[in-house]
Amino acid sequence: MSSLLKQRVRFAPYLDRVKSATELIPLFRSGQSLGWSGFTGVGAPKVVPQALADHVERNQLQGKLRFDLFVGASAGPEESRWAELDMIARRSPHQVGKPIASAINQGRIQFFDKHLSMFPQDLTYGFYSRNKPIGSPILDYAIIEATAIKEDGSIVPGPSVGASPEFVSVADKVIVEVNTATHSFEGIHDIDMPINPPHRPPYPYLSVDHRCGVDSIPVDPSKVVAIVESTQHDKVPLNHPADEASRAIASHLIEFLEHEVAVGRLPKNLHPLQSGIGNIANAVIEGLSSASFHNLTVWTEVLQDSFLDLFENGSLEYATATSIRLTEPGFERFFNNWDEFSQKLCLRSQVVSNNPEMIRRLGVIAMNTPVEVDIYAHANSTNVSGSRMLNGLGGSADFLRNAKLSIMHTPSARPSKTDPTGISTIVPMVSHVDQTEHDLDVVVTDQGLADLRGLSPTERAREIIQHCAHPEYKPILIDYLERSEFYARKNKCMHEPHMLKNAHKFHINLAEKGTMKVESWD
Ligand SMILES: CC(=O)SCCNC(=O)CCNC(=O)[C@H](O)C(C)(C)COP(=O)(O)OP(=O)(O)OC[C@H]1O[C@@H](n2cnc3c(N)ncnc32)[C@H](O)[C@@H]1OP(=O)(O)O
Repeated sequence: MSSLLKQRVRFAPYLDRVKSATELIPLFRSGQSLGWSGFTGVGAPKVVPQALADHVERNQLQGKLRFDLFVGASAGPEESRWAELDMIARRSPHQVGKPIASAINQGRIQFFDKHLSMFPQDLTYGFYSRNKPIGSPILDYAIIEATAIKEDGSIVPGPSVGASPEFVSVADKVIVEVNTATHSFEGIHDIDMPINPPHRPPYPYLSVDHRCGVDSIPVDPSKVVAIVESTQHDKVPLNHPADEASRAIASHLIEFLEHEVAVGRLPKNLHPLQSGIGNIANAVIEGLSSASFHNLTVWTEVLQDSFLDLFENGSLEYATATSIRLTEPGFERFFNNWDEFSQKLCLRSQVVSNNPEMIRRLGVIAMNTPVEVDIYAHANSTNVSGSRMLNGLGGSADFLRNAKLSIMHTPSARPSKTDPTGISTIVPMVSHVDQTEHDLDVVVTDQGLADLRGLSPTERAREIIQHCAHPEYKPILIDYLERSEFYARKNKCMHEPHMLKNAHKFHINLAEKGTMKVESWD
């Protein structure tokens, strides 16, 4: 036991339960349900999942030791390794990484893609364990990474809170990995423990910096069966530098926000911002750091490296999220400025960070990247060509349905080996729907910005094609719209005109000919 572990674990009875990860292997049996801490690749357990993966590999148990695995959002590389070793039978509510997406697309993992605000409460309702024998626990084990244990045995998480409060509350047994390689995050969390309806009180938060929860996760100490020391850092891949398209998207968006301030629909410091993950989201936040906005606030689910620039140049007053997903250099910057940053940051439970009522109450400005958007503003965030799962819905719909301004940003075309222009992200009809026409206010691409507020479907279609479509796809989309209107006028169904037989022709053409450039509709 390291002296650092002794310092971090301030509840003495736990020190008798310190174990190595390999000692815990006999606890695990195929078919068990596990909840891991973690959100967007940070704060997940590492050494116990690795020990189990080594055990499977060493004893050739691939496909024989399989679990129902729940994580607030995505975990780190351990989750990918479990997918490769066929250790995951079911998974919810989100995932990131090629091995897990590929196992889902091969049909080896049953993935249930769920709004991040709803998943933890649905778990506590017993929705995910309804096929287990009556009396079974909802989770057999919660494996939670901590950066400290308080005197009462409660768990101080690390860079994410996610669904850990719910996992701990419904797990039969809890294993805590205390990470001594990272700083203790004590003091940065504001956690709400689950209270189920009909007795749930409203979350009381009236501003991004309002704190009313507890600063650690309470746990019945008798449920804690092992404390394991971890000395491994989170490994978040470096972001790609902003390219020309993402810089163009950022600049259209900033111009729009400046206009909203000028006409008085937004205050000078805007409203609390939410920003999704990925390179475009990062570029947009980078763009904001060089714009003229001051005293910005952030109410989001995940903070990426680019937010550190906003903190450093003084334009960000306060940020709250459920996860701070930084790269290794990002965490170094963060810890070097801990005294300053920790005063301006708070990590909450994901049921609160993604809570629809909170998002609407605070008038959040939500910005996320879709796979594709259609001419009427339905968006697909998850399934390429209708069925190939990428990452899952995440919190995109939690935010986009409830925000004051719901914005989707995407390049107008994505690279493809079979068409030099790329794949159009503006299509006649999305091949899968995650966000509906009723949710989105603004679509922005490198070509321009479509302001859809108050527009009817046919007005929206013109606005989107005109401002957002790639020039090579614009005439094809206009042709689709005009032909659809022609048929719809004849059939008196002009509200949202489509030619159903051609609505997915962009996708069919891509599959058959390698290009979305449709040459003929008949
Ligand atoms: C935790 C959270 O929830 S954060 C809050 C927001 N969350 C979300 O919005 C969740 C869903 N969204 C996402 O995961 C991302 O925004 C994405 C994947 C949709 C887009 O992110 P980007 O960084 O722009 O993705 P990127 O350009 O790398 O594309 C990812 C892959 O999808 C493929 N792809 C994306 N769009 C299309 C398309 N229209 N047609 C075909 N392929 C496509 C890309 O080619 C790429 O494939 P590859 O991995 O084989 O190279």
